[in-house]
Amino acid sequence: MGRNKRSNNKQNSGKRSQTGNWKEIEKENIKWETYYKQQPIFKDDQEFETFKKFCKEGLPLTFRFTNGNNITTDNSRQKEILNLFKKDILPHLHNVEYEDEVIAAPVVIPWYETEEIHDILWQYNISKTIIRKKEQFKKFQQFLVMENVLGNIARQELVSMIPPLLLKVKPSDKVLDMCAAPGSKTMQLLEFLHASDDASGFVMANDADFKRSHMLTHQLKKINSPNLIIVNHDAQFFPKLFSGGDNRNFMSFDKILCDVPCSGDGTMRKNVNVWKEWTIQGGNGLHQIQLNILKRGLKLLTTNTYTEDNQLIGNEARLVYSTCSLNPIENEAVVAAAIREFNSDPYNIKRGLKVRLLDSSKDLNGLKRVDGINWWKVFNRDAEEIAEYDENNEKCAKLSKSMWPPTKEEIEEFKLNRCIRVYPQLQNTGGFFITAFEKYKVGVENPTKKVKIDEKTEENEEEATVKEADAVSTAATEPVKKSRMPRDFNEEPFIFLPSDHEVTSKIIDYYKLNANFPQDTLLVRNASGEPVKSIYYTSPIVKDVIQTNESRLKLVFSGVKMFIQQSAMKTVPDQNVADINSRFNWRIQNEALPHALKYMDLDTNKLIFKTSNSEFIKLCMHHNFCKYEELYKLEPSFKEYMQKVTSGGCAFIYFDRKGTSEDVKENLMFPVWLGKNCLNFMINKELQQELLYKLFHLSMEEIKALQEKESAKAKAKSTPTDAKPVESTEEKEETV
Ligand SMILES: C[S@@+](CC[C@H](N)C(=O)[O-])C[C@H]1O[C@@H](n2cnc3c(N)ncnc32)[C@H](O)[C@@H]1O
Repeated sequence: MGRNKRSNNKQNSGKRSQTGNWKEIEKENIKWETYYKQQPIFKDDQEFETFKKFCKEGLPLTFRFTNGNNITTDNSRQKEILNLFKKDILPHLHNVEYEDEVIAAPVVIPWYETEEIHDILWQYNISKTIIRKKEQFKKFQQFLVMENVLGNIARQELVSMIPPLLLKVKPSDKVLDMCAAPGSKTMQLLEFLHASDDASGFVMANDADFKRSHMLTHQLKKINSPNLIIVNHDAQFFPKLFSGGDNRNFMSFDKILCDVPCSGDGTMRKNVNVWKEWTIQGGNGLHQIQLNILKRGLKLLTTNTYTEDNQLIGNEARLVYSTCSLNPIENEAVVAAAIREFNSDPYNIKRGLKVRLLDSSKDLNGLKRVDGINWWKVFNRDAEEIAEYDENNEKCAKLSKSMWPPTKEEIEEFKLNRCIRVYPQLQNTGGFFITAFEKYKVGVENPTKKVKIDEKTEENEEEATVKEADAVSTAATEPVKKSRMPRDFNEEPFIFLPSDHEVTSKIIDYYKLNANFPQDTLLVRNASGEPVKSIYYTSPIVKDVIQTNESRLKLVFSGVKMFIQQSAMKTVPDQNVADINSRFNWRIQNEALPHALKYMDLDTNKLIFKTSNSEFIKLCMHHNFCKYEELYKLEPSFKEYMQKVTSGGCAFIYFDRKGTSEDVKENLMFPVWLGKNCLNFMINKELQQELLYKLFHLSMEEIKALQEKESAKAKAKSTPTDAKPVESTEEKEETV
């Protein structure tokens, strides 16, 4: 792939000076240059110069079509949006001229695919600054933004997508993402978990920074996964968890991602401040915390058990360690130290436990990479090379022994060449370091009494570590700037409803949910434990983890909002408060509808109105409040339907769209609020925009004009009696 001449140095390239002008950041750093030239990474100065040249350029744009929002095996949405891109957008990106040069069209990255879709990931060799600024890319830009907001397209740096791929997550896995914010990799982990309809595992996404853990919530909410738990712990002391309620068992994780905090010198193409801020001490100062996080991850990882003749029993568990830095002190040195410490720990030796690096050379076919290195140089903050560690040498102050390369014997054992290094010049990306570990033992487990006693001891040791961690609070070397924790961390408790709760029974009865509906995994988030405004649902395993570890987990978020109590505060101009409140008023949230419909009989349920009449849908989509009289004219069967559902406040429209096998079309379902004279589709304005574009080919300008006109109309009609103020932005966004 050609380099990106146009993605010039201006991308994100500075800060406003005091005079208000943008100041260019100079893309030079002599300390960085000298340091990397001395490491055995590039074969000569010329190779370094090529590397540096790429580091100075802006990054190409990469985007992935996700099955993110669509948490079932049915990937029809993913396919439809991909087709839309190929038909509607891609032709306009062929032979685009910019500044007298022809820009090559976006290309597919071959090493990211699912069994069914081979063109999920695309790279376009032009910087996002230019895409944002230039008129010829406007439609493409609007498409990206629109689908990104809905979670259908992920815009993520190419190399940052590698670590989750190497984890090989399966739907039954218990996954821990130790340093997860802002959540782009967690999003991928969730996609893999939901690759089949029956995800029985879960993803626990953790970040030590309180604010960033909430940022994670914001990012991951759009995935609508009932198998997600977001927590806020220092990963160095991540608590030991249990499953099984009162009969609690230690719960290890099958897949762990340690995407640790790092100096970020692989991201210079995007984060230009790295040019200004990079120091030797930056990487050195992070080494210990990176090692601590990795060690904790290895401790929590499920052990792979092999027979004497080297056959793996059961599924393979693995841990991936990654950084967006190319510095060996943050990479190979951490990996080597973790193997060294784990394999020489008497506790592990006694139990026959070891760790080793996995061979990933056959994975990700087509990804250009370079092997990890076996030796490197260690420099102190004054850029002096220190040949070996000596605790009495003051030049070694702030350095630790674990930073030095392995011995000859260790090189044999550690196989650091199995680590993956990706450099910007290899395929026009950022830089990344990735490696996969397994923890293993040879010999079939024999759960004797003795082992049980050992486990008990281990449990006590763990309890002590966790308590210690709580007491230590923030370590001085901690790179995370911790925002103050609220006094009562779990401000809004997560309380599961008893399965025979009155409201749940009414909901089941009203919607005719079948006996398989998991009514015991519904929860509320308020101190009273009663359903007041919203009811969420989780998967059974998530409920078990939350309940069994209530006192150990600093829970930030879990559950998908499923039922919402519709109240008179909604702007329904033709009704009065008493009328709305006298009805059954628990409606199903749009995002949870596919899940709820699994428990409803689509053929016999009277609440579901099925149509393939696109004019009918068009009218509903075009207006916030659609008069029945108009709809009856378009679809007489709707009148019959309305006669059967007069008592209910909520119904569904099922839009049965016929697509061919090449032109897949997702069937769409919408929750609908039925007023006295008109109906209201309960979808947010972003989804409305996408549907108007996707189904009826309106331009973004037309859509925005339409939305403004409709909201002005609604405002003019609403009066204090029929429309109480909307309580929160979130609530406000639920309707169109
Ligand atoms: C490289 S970023 C992670 C990026 C993330 N995996 C993604 O793909 O979006 C590192 C994260 O680690 C968090 N962090 C720093 N120290 C931590 C610690 N001791 N425990 C857990 N998280 C930590 C930071 O707040 C930051 O969000």
